[in-house]
Amino acid sequence: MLEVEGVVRRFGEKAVLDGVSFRVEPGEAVVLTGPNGAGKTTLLRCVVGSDKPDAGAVRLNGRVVDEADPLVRAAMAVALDDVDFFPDLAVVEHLDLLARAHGVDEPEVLVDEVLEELGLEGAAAQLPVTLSSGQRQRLALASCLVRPRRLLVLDEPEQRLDVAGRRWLAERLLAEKADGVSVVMACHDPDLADAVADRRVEVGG
Ligand SMILES: Nc1ncnc2c1ncn2[C@@H]1O[C@H](COP(=O)(O)OP(=O)(O)OP(=O)(O)O)[C@@H](O)[C@H]1O
Repeated sequence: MLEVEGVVRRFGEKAVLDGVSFRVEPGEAVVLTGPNGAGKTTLLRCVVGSDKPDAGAVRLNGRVVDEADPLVRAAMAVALDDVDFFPDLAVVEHLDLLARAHGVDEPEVLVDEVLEELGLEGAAAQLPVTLSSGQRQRLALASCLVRPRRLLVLDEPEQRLDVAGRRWLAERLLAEKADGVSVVMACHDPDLADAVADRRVEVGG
């Protein structure tokens, strides 16, 4: 489904990614590991098409990934570290807009379910700027769950989640895999990686 082939990314003289390759089939999870600064986020940006490799290629179902491609945007639900929310939309409005934009059948029903699952019902009327950092992380994850998806791309999704939140995340990712959704994520939490990874890709080093 997703094929990363020989991806090289340089910043100046420095090759942050030096020929990274891996594949992800439907229902599989690949976890990117490696220390701070290893290049995990850079690789995820190449995977979603918001950055371009200097060499090599990323293909989704055989097509080179381009973030402007409607088929790519329809397939990939993405939570990278620089998630932006609409500043003047409340939590529930943000999720509702996403669900409708992606053509969900009963957006209000799904949004209510996801708000409850993420424990955000009490914050539904708040603007993003007023959320706690953990609530912002939950909103980023909720944004991935109110829309159809074939591939989840997540950058350290465990960050800022409490213990219950991390437990929920592991269970949810396993459920996503069982539904045939693929997962590519950077992760610093060995328990989460153990729970969901079919394969690990060590980046850098
Ligand atoms: N636009 C850029 N220009 C120059 N250097 C960059 C740029 N983007 C990333 N880098 C550098 O590339 C390296 C990899 O960064 P990246 O964010 O991909 O690491 P990471 O593995 O995600 O780290 P962390 O675990 O801390 O999140 C770092 O040294 C970073 O400073």
